[in-house]
Amino acid sequence: MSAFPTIATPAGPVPYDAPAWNRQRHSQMPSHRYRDVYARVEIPLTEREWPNCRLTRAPLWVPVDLRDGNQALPEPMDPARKQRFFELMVAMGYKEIEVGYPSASQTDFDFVRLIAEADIAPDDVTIVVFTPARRDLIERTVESVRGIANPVVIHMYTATAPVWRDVVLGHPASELKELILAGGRDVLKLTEGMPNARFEFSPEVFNLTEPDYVLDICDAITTLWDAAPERPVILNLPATVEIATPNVYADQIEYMHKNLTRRESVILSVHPHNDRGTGIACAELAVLAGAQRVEGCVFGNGERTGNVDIATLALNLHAQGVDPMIDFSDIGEIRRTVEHCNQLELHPRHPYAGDLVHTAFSGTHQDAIKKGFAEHHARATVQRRPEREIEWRVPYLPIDPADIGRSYDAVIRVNSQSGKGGISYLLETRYGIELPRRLQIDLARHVQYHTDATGTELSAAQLWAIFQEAYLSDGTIADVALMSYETTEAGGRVTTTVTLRVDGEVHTSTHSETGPVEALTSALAAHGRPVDVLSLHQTSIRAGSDSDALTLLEHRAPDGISWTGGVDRSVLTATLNAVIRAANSTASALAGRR
Ligand SMILES: CC(=O)SCCNC(=O)CCNC(=O)[C@H](O)C(C)(C)COP(=O)(O)OP(=O)(O)OC[C@H]1O[C@@H](n2cnc3c(N)ncnc32)[C@H](O)[C@@H]1OP(=O)(O)O
Ligand SMILES: CC(C)C(=O)C(=O)O
Ligand SMILES: [Mg+2]
Repeated sequence: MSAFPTIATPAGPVPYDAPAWNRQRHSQMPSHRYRDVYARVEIPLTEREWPNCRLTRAPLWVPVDLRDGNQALPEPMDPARKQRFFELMVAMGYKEIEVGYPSASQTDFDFVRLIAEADIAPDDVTIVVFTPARRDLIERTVESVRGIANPVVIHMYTATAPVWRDVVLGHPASELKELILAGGRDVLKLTEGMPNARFEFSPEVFNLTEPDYVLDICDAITTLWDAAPERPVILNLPATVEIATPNVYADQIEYMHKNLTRRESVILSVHPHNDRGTGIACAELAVLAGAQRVEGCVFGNGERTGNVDIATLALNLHAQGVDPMIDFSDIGEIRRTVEHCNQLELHPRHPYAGDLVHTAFSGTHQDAIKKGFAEHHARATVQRRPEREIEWRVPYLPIDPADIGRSYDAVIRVNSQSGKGGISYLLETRYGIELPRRLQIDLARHVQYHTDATGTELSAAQLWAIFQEAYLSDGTIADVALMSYETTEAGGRVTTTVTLRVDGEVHTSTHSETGPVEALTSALAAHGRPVDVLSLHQTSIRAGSDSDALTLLEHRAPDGISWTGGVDRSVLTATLNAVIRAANSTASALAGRR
């Protein structure tokens, strides 16, 4: 039986991909060209364990922004930008930093010398320098780190994949292995007398290299460098050009993890790029498959579509309850510094750090977020614990924006896709006004009218202006005014005297045994201007340290249920104002009808 669904049609069920149903046609795209060229490798792994694993701790992080990121910039970083980036990474808590390709340029060389000579690298930070397997370049690289007291990693690389062997390097597999080992011997020789030096090897384009060939090279290099548990060698296995689905990379890493001869003396590292847009997935699955160390760039700068983004990786861990071991509590400052150093802007949808990633425009999301915030606040109150410490359960916000130093200001923004939840959230957070549900629905109609007409976003101030126009302004007819009212009590009897001006004439009436609102509605009714009050809500408007009372009144109007409001320092006056406004708006509605 087919695992795929059938679609019920008048002629009976048809397979979902039958031509009658699926109208997709072959495109003219020459996709066949890619079937074999970058020959995907067969991985001799029959049992895989990574799908059953979970991420439970942070890997060792190694930012390579100053080398791999830098080599991809239209304008590589000048010394000042390099230093600023380096200091940022130190402040964030990175303990191993690839600082450059010292044989590539004087700027890179000089930056490593700056680390050697100035006090910018704390003692516990390991300095990584990158070199091809070529003696003259290794010499220059080792020269650059002389005198550095910190732990130093000499990171040597050579591409190993067939296309690179044939097209770029011009060495068959066996010759290339010899070239790599020669480079490895040079590294050993040139670092003699440097007890702080450790070694890293990257078979560039590991992901397109035959597994057993690359395994053999890696074993040969760990033997040559005498990898030992107390002096492990870093084997960094890059997806230099991402070409397959992340599960394939995970299989490749698990294969190496299970078959390296000196596994306990190796720090298994990965270095995904993002050509398919799945660099993050590759890194996460690779860690499940046995990788212990991840190289990448903060926010994912790097060749072509970038290196894997180690900020997103770290915050993904945070979002799963795992300490990322790196401080992202001020992501705005990190982002500004990275943008300045790279001279590249982050996309507004960039995970965690983009301008729009903690913002909801759409109505149902806003409604859910608003309810989530209210529930969060209530739970903190019940538990008597700070809101920042209790479990996060706000829908549509995978992490509390406050964790990374972002405010709630921009969480909800209003446009034509928004609904009552978002509108009332903005008025509540900006002005402290708590709106009753039925008024929220009514106000949303006014706002929708505006956003449909303009197509633009509305700020809280603009929403407040719409609110005032709808509920606090006088209609076309405003011929009823409250001149005065006075409540007296004598012998336990309450009497209210109301003076109204109606149609230019002043009327005073006295009402016993009623409060001021009932007295006013009776007086209005007596003068032909009845107000049928359905409900009254009190709230307040925050303006700096002051606040005004706001009464919202629901009443029966000629054209249905309607709302008016009144504002004053005194709650009572605010309420009476709302009643008078209801009388006038009823008259305006009746006039509009005629
Ligand atoms: C995947 C990666 O990120 S790898 C890092 C890439 N980064 C960079 O290239 C940035 C810095 N690079 C440079 O400044 C220069 O390329 C240098 C200084 C390293 C070398 O410059 P040049 O000597 O002018 O060589 P050029 O860059 O034109 O070509 C590279 C040469 O090195 C060889 N080569 C490439 N990789 C390696 C390697 N890992 N080990 C040994 N030789 C290598 C190539 O086959 C080529 O040799 P050929 O000239 O005999 O054909
Ligand atoms: C680690 C090196 C060789 C690299 O940047 C890559 O392969 O992408
Ligand atoms: Mg790279």
